[in-house]
Amino acid sequence: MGWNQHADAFLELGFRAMLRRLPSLLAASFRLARQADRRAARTVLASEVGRGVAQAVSLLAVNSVLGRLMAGGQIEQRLRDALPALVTLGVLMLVGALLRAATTYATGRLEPKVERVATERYLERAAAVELAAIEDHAFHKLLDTAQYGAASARRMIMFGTRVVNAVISLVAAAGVLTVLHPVLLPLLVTMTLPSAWSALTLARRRYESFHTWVQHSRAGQLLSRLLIEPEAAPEIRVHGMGGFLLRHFRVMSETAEAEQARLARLAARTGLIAAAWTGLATAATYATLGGLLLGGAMALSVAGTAVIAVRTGSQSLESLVVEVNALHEEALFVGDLERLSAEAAERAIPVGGAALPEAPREIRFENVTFRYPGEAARPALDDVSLTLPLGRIVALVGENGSGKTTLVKLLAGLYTPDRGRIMWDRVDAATADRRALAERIAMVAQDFKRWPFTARVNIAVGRSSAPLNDAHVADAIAEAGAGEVVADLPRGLDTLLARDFSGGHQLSGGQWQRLGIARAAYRRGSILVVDEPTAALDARAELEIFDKIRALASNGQTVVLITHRLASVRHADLVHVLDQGRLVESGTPDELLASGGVYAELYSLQAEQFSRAPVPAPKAG
Ligand SMILES: Nc1ncnc2c1ncn2[C@@H]1O[C@H](COP(=O)(O)OP(=O)(O)OP(=O)(O)O)[C@@H](O)[C@H]1O
Repeated sequence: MGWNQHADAFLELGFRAMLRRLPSLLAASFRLARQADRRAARTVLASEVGRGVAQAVSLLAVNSVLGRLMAGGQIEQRLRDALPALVTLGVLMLVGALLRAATTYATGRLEPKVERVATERYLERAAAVELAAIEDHAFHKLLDTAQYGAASARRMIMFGTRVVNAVISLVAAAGVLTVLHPVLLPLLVTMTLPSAWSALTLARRRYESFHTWVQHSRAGQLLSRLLIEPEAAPEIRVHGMGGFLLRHFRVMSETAEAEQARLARLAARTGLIAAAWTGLATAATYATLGGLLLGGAMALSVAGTAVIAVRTGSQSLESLVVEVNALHEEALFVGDLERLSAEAAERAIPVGGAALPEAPREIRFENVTFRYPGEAARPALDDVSLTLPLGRIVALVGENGSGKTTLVKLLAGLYTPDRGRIMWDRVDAATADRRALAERIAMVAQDFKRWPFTARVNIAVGRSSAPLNDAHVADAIAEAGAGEVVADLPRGLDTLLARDFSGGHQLSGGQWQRLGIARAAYRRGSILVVDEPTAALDARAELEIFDKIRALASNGQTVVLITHRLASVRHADLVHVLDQGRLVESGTPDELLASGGVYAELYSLQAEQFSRAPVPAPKAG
């Protein structure tokens, strides 16, 4: 939208600039409303315009009533003369009340819809961006601030409606005042300027403070959540971390409180200055009216109407200022949402692209370099060239932090290389259709998500785009050897795997790992990436899982296996050894053992642990 503005721009905005932006703000509110519910939006607009017109006509009717009542002649005659205008006033009040009811109903319907539309847009955009964007601090800050945009969009409708109402009644009052005496109009404006200044100043400070403190308050919330989180609960108790976390929470809260106190102090001071200014201006207005009366420049009935018009006008102007300001403030938050949308669109996972070969023979990393954003001393992958022959088991081996997980994330298209290419036969993955690429991959990541859903859904989310298929779920469970895990669940596949919900059940790490593997099996990607699949499994389960993985590969599925258990790597067709982001060795396990390099060294280190602790022979008898 056109009113999309950088946050800092607000800090230079003055009152005039804000008024200049008023039409576009109103248009933006109306557009939002129309997107959510066209009919309700039209009803609100029509009712508010109607109410404004009714107010203007009411003022004229009041003038007519006063004029008739203060004219010469019998009081009965004067009352009779004033009667039509009085009836008009009554009808106008009724119309006003009906229109207000229509607005109340329509905005009540409209506001939640606007919030939902805006929230959906926020979530949709956030879900569609590259992983790198989600991990980028600046983008995350934008996500943080923009989340308030949806509620602001809802409030924009409310304030927008009030602004329309205030503008129309102000125009009505100003029109009547100008007709009564031209000097009254500038006086009306002078009376209202102080509250305009004060409201604007306060809003500016609030917004500035919000942007400075948003990360701080997120950190505070994080700390308070950690204190009640079930995952953190054991460590908090065993390591006695409660006091430590609470202390930090208090320090953070106190800092935030100090900021609130600062804002309150400034608000009180600004309010006081504004009130003094308004008092002086009001006194000047009534003194002028008195002067006009005394000098005979104005009739008493006209002065009466003027007093009413000045009061309605100043109320409208004051509410206009306050509401425009509120509208503007909300628009800034919606502006954050707009900025997020724009940035998210730029950082979105591209749609479409070259088709991947139906049955590629190999995937080649050609001089791939990748560095995570931030201040990492070295790239996570540095000039890596290697081949992943499809339909085989390829193992990635290396010490912690050597780049194995990063490599498979690049393979899955989660990141794109800074330099070099990843070729699927002759197609560069950077130009390929990313969705189609992801379709081919099934991944059991090291930190795979333990969804707070039922066991069935936890497996079937492996392919959530297709309708849930119970037969496939059963196959996947069998392939992953997760039958026993499911059989032990109190309600089988329908058991909720979220301990913090009633009826929820907690699985052990190894049990979860089997479900994770079942999820990947359910996905049926042609390339199965398993990152430390047996880290939480016991020795028997580990052997079993590797057997299953071997069976998958013998069915033609490619398996990319990351593991530190080098004994399990023996069955791989090809092993790539990484060290500090560089490829240092490649070959079959036997070749690598024979060459006496890094792999052989790591292998013998692990083998030594067993040879040093021989299995005691069972005692005879
Ligand atoms: N999301 C990330 N943001 C920034 N740096 C990261 C991120 N993930 C990994 N790194 C860094 O990249 C390097 C390689 O990490 P990677 O996870 O690929 O290693 P790994 O070989 O899989 O290690 P491990 O055996 O411990 O799982 C490390 O130095 C790590 O700190």
